[in-house]
Amino acid sequence: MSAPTTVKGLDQAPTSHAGLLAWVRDVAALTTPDRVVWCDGSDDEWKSLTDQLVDAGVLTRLNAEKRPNSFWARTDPTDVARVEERTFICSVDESDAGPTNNWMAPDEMKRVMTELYRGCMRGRTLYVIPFCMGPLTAEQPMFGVELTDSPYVVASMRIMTRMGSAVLERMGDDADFVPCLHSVGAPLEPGEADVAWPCNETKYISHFPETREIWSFGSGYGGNSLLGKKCFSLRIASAMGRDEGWLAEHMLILKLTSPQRKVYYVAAAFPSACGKTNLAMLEPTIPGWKVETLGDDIAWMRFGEDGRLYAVNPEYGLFGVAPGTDWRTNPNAMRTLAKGNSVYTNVALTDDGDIWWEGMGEPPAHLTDWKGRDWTPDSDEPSSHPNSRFCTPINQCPILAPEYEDPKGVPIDAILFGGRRRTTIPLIAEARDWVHGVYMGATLSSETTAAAAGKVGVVRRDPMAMLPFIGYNAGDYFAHWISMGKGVDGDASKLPRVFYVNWFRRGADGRFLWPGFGENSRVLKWVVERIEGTADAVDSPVGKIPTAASLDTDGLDLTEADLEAALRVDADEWRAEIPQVTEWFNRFGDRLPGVLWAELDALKARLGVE
Ligand SMILES: Nc1nc2c(ncn2[C@@H]2O[C@H](COP(=O)(O)OP(=O)(O)OP(=O)(O)O)[C@@H](O)[C@H]2O)c(=O)[nH]1
Ligand SMILES: O=C([O-])CC(=O)C(=O)O
Ligand SMILES: [Mn+2]
Repeated sequence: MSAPTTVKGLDQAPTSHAGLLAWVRDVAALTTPDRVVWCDGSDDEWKSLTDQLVDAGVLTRLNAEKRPNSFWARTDPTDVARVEERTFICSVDESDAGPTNNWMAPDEMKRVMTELYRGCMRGRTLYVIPFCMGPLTAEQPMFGVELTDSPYVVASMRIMTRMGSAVLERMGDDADFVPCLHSVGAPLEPGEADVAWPCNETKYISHFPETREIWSFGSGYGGNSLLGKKCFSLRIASAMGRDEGWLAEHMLILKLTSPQRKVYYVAAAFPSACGKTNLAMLEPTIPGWKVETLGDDIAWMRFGEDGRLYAVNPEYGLFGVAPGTDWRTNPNAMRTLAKGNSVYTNVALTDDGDIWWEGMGEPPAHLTDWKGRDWTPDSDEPSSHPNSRFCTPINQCPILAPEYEDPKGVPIDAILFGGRRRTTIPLIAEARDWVHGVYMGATLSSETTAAAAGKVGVVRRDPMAMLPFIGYNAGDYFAHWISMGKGVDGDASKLPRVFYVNWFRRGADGRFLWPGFGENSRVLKWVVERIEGTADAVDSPVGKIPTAASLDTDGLDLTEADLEAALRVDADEWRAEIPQVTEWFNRFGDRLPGVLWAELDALKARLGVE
C-alpha cells in the first residue's frame, strides 16, 4: 500500500524510525484522513488542541479560578463505559484466549476491522501519539504509539501517559513499540457538520497478544480508547508478563509509613469502581501513620535481584470514578483536582462553570447534567453518569511518593485482593501461604459496577480483579501466578503476604458495616502487624481473621455487633459459595492448576462439605 501524497503532514514526521513511518503511512492510506499530526506533547500543542475542542463544542472550559486549565466533556449517552462484550483476545489458537475472553481468529478479525477502518478517518485528522508506559529512564522503556482520529483521546493520553517528542527521541530508529490503532469510526463527508461526540454503534476492542497489537474501533470512552491503559498495560502486558516472568495487574500501589517510621509497600487489586483510587490516596485516621500514593489502577511487578517483587505504576495520570469523590471520602483526590489541568467526562456542570457529581456535598439548586439538560435536586435521574470520570495528572497528587519516578519500582510487602460483596466476605482474611493467596485471588468475587456496560450489582467471579483484562487463558494466568510463588532461585521467603478484604459488607438493614475510606488505615495497620508478627489472628476455614482486640478501633464510632458482623465467617454463606467456585474452576478444564483444586478440597473439608 502507498499513501496518496495528498495527506497533509504525512512527510513531516519528526522521526526516522522506519517501522513507525511505514505503519503510519499504511494506516493513512487505509483510513484516508485529511491530515496527519505528529504529537509533540508540548504546552503549545495542548493549548491549541483544547482551544480547538472548545471552539468545536466538544469541551467546555471550566471557571479558570476554580478549575484552571480544566474542561468538561459529555459523551454520546451510549458510549459511557468499557464494552466487555465487544472486547476480543485474538490469539491464533482459541484455547489461548480461554473461556473468559471473547475470541476471533486474528486473520478474521483483521479482515473485519480493515473493512471498518477503510476510509473511516475521512474529514478528520490522524494524530500520532508516541507514548511510554512507565518511566522513560527505564532500562527497557515500554513504548507504544497510538494512532487516533479523536482529539479527546490525544488530550487524555497527554494526561495519562508520558508522550510526545521525548518519547520519540528515546525510541530512536528501531525501538520496539506496541502499535495501537484507534478510530471513533465516524467519517465526515465534505461539508458535513461534526457532532460533539462521534462514535459508531459497531464497536471492537481487539487485542492480538502474539503480535502485541491493539485495534480499537467505534468508541471514544476512556477504557476503550486510551489504549495505553487497559489494552496495553493490562491485556497485552499480561501476555508479555507470562512470556517473560512478570505480572501486569489491576492494582493500586501505596507506601505506608508506621509511627516507628518503618516503610511498607502495599499493592491491592479491586475490580473497577471498587475502591482502588480511594485506598491509594487514603488519609489515615489513626495517629502516626502515613500513606503516600504510587499508583491507583495498574501495577507491573517483577522480581528484583534480591528476590523481592518490585512494582511500577506505568501510568502518568489518574482516570478516577467521579461520583462519591469528596472532601470527606477522598480529600487528596480533591486537592489533586483543585490544581486544574484536568478533563471531566459525564459529570454535571454548575452555573458558575465548576463541576459537581453525586456525593460531592449538597447539590446546587441548578446544574447542567451529563446529558446537557437542566437538572435540579428534584430531578429523577442523577446529574452525573455513575461511571463519570476525572482525568488528572498524577504528579498533582499532594501525597505522591517520590519513588513514583524510580524505574526499579518499590518492593511489595503485601498484596490485597478485594471485591464488593454485601455478604459472606469478611473485612479481612490473611492467606496461609502463597498458593492459598492465589486461590483467594482466583476465586475473588464482586458485584458488577457501572464501569462496564451491562447490569450492575450481579455477583461474578473476577479473578485478581482482572476478569476483563487478562490477555490470555485465565487458567494459564493462574498457573503463572502459582509459578511466581517459587520466587527467585526457589526462595519464596521474600514474597509479599496475601490478604483478602471487603469494605462493602452490609447489615440486614442495608448499611455498610464498616465505615471504609480513611478508616481502612486500621486494616492496613493490622496487615503490617501481621507482617511484623505482633497482631493476633484466629484461624477460620477461609483464612486468618483478626481477633476483635487485634484490630485498632480506638476512637472509632462502631458498635461491637457491627465489628463482629464485619469480621464474621459464616460457614453457611461459605458453603453456598462452593458450587459456584466448583463451576468456575470447571470452566478451565485441564488448564486449571491442580493445586487450586487441592485448595478447594481443603476448604470443603474445613467447612464440612461432602
Ligand atoms: N463504602 C465504601 N465505598 C468506597 C470505599 N472506597 C471507595 N468507595 C466508593 O467506591 C467507588 C469507586 O471507588 P474508586 O476508588 O474510584 O474505585 P477504583 O477501584 O479506583 O475504580 P476504577 O477506576 O474503575 O478501577 C466510589 O464511589 C467510592 O466512593 C470504602 O472504603 N467504602
Ligand atoms: O478502564 C476504564 O475505563 C476505567 C477503569 O479504570 C476501569 O474500568 O477499571
Ligand atoms: Mn481500573
